[in-house]
Amino acid sequence: MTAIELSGVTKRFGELTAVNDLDLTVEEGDVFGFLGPNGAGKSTTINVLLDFVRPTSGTVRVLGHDAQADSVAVREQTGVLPEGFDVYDRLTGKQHVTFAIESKGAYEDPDAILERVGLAGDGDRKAGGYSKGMRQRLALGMALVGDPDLLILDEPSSGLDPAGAKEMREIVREEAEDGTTVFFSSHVLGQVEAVCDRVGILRDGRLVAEDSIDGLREAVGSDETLIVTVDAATEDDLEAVRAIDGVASAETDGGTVRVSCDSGVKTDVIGALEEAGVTVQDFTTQEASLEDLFIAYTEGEVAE
Ligand SMILES: Nc1ncnc2c1ncn2[C@@H]1O[C@H](COP(=O)(O)OP(=O)(O)OP(=O)(O)O)[C@@H](O)[C@H]1O
Repeated sequence: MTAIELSGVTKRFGELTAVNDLDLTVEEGDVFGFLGPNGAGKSTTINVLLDFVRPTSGTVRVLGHDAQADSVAVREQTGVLPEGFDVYDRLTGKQHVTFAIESKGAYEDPDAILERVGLAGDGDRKAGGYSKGMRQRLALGMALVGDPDLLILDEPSSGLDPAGAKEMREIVREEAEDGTTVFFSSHVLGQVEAVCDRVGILRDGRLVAEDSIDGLREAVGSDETLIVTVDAATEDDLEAVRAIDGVASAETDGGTVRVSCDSGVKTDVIGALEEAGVTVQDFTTQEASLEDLFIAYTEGEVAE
């Protein structure tokens, strides 16, 4: 089954078009990373899925339901970690989870949920005294209540330390293995890369890319960065490198040359540098990170 299906969704706020003719499909059980620069329309899209915002036009289906006509059914089956979640200072962590359990009409042990998100020893403390990361863990725990079929996580790793971020990724993976679809919006690209099966990149309300991370790498064409340590190199020395088919870009700071290229042309790059009189001391390769791809899609040539 398709978990999320947006067809031709547009949302205007007065003159401003926040989401522009968006088509997006997320299959059941997928972990989908939803990326985009500030103001791209990510939160608006999430709000449309949950019927907190009505689209100007287009249709939205979530877990087989019409997101507007059957919004109650959608919310019953969905766990949400909203961006900028605020705790009730005077309630304990356990009271928060108990509240979520009661609101969902679920039968769950709040302590088991607290344990899952690493708050086992802190359930009886007032949430007002929690650190930012602990608040985020609590929010994740509340989203997990009721064994949702869809988890919507808006910036879930915000405030988490590396150990917390890792635990969060593990929980996401466990949920996905259990058949839960995860819709994961984030600016922390490393998180998305580590956990998502597919990603969609939104820019100015439009989807500019939707693929697996490997698929995006292939589409960008420059799947690796070659880092060459040299004795000295100038802009002129790079001309021949840039002329090689399969080289997307080449830059130098004098002592290092960074070349973004297809993996098949690395030896040609080294050869061209040596032919230009540059002494190559060493070289390493780096796979294009999601960050490079994100920039390519939102600012660079691919975006055009
Ligand atoms: N209720 C609203 N009224 C008017 N404009 C809005 C409203 N909600 C969002 N917008 C505008 O719509 C555009 C998209 O905003 P949105 O919050 O969806 O982006 P985002 O991708 O989630 O950004 P961020 O990463 O900064 O959270 C922005 O220009 C924003 O100012």
